Amino acid sequence: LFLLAKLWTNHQWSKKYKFPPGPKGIPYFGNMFQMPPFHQGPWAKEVGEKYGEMFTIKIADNTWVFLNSSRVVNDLLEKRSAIYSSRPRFPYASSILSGDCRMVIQPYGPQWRAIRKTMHTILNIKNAPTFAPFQDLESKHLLWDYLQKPEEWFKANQRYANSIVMSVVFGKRMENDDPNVERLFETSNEFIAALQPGANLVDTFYILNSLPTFLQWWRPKGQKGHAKVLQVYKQEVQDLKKRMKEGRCPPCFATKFLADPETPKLGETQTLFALGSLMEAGSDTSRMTLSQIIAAAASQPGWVRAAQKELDGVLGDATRLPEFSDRPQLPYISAVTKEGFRWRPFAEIGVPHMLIKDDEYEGYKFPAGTLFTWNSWSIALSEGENRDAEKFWPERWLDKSIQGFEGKVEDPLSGHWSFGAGRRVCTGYHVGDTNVWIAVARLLYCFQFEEVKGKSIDTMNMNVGEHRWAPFDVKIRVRSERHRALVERVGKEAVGVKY
Ligand code: HEM
Repeated sequence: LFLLAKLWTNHQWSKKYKFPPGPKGIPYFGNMFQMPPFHQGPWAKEVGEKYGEMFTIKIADNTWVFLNSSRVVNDLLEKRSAIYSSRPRFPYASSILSGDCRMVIQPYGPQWRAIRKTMHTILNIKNAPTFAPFQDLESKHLLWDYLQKPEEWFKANQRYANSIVMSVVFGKRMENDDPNVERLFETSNEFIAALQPGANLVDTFYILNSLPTFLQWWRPKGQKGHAKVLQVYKQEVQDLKKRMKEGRCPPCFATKFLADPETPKLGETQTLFALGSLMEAGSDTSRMTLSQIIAAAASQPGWVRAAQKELDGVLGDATRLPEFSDRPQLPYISAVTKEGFRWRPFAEIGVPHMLIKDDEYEGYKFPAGTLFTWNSWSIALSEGENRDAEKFWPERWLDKSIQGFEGKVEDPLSGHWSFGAGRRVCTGYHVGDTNVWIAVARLLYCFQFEEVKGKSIDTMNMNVGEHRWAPFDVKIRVRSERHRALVERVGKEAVGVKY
């Protein structure tokens, strides 16, 4: 009876709605076993090339429509953002693991809006002067780390990105190998793994969620993960309160946020997740982009010469470092930053946006609840969208004759989709852009990056999400003795700053 009822509903549903074509799946499981568990970009690109601007897949109870061109992403996720901006509520990843409080996967609604508003006040461009001194200090520390321990460059990137966000949010600098940061990266990796399509049966077959709680075998694992992540966030809040009591805490976002009379209304878990989401989203993203730019510098060094020529022209011979105030004179570095976001987007198949109202588009009819994602890897690496798409080519953002780019090179969002789209677009994109810009300007000014002989970097298969070891081998050396002296002078001072 159950099967018959299911077949009947499916029949009625397919009469009422019409989806773009896609690869054929198997009954009930759909395309679940076709999609690789990780690094899905190349697979989704190949499918996209076969089906055109959109294709549909089913992962058991979820229907996903992949948008494979900027045109359709713009039409749906941007222009119809009011109805294409929710997230699915996954029983495991959203509820058990995240207590329904992780902003990045919260459904479109009042709770998400309240947190997004709070995040915006701290991350928007008008607040750039709050971030700039920390970006300046931490990028000097970054140079010092590269000089002292070049083989641990990936750890230095990690500390750099994390310490900026921790300084702004918790008024505290971070050291390498801080056990709580290690745990933070572990919990974010667990969360990202849980989000992969098909990773958890209950997020794929919603009916399992109706099993009595004691039969839900995934629940203890999720509850353990939830307790672990809350502990990471709580530890930072406890440490903050201790430092406040001892008068050792400079003004920061968390002190204001916790003192705000509106905050207790959010409840303890949501309050912790609001602070934690900033730590989580702000730490991983910039470090991954930096790793990608380093891979591009070592594997395709042609553009590095142009970048260093521009830097040397403005700064002369290593008497000072590039500053944010030099940005108007360093358009090539802005183009490098932009290309770094486009080149190998780490959210390879985007992030799903859930439609909240039935909709029609170019002959198709979509029901509320359908998941739409921009096929990020596919669009970024499509020749139709980007000339010589696999090449790291900053000039594409400066020379209109290359691919007709008409936006401003300093605008982090235009010309690619790596920060997402519509009302769900990354709230931290200005911070991400400036984090990467200042670090890249200073690193390229002071260091050379080369491939290690016999270990060429496979830039289409780098696991930049890995935080325990280097995602690829690279040789790093200082550009000259004068650059060394400069890094020693500014870096030592930066490392010594304590608060
Ligand atoms: C450095 C490069 C970064 C990249 C490439 C990036 C990328 C993304 C992407 C793809 C999304 C999902 C967008 C969508 O669903 O349409 C997102 C969301 C988000 N990002 Fe970023 N991000 C970066 C940096 C940051 C930083 C530095 C912060 C904070 C300090 C941040 C905070 C957030 C938050 C809070 C969301 C959730 C927005 C929502 O669901 O409404 N991001 N980011």
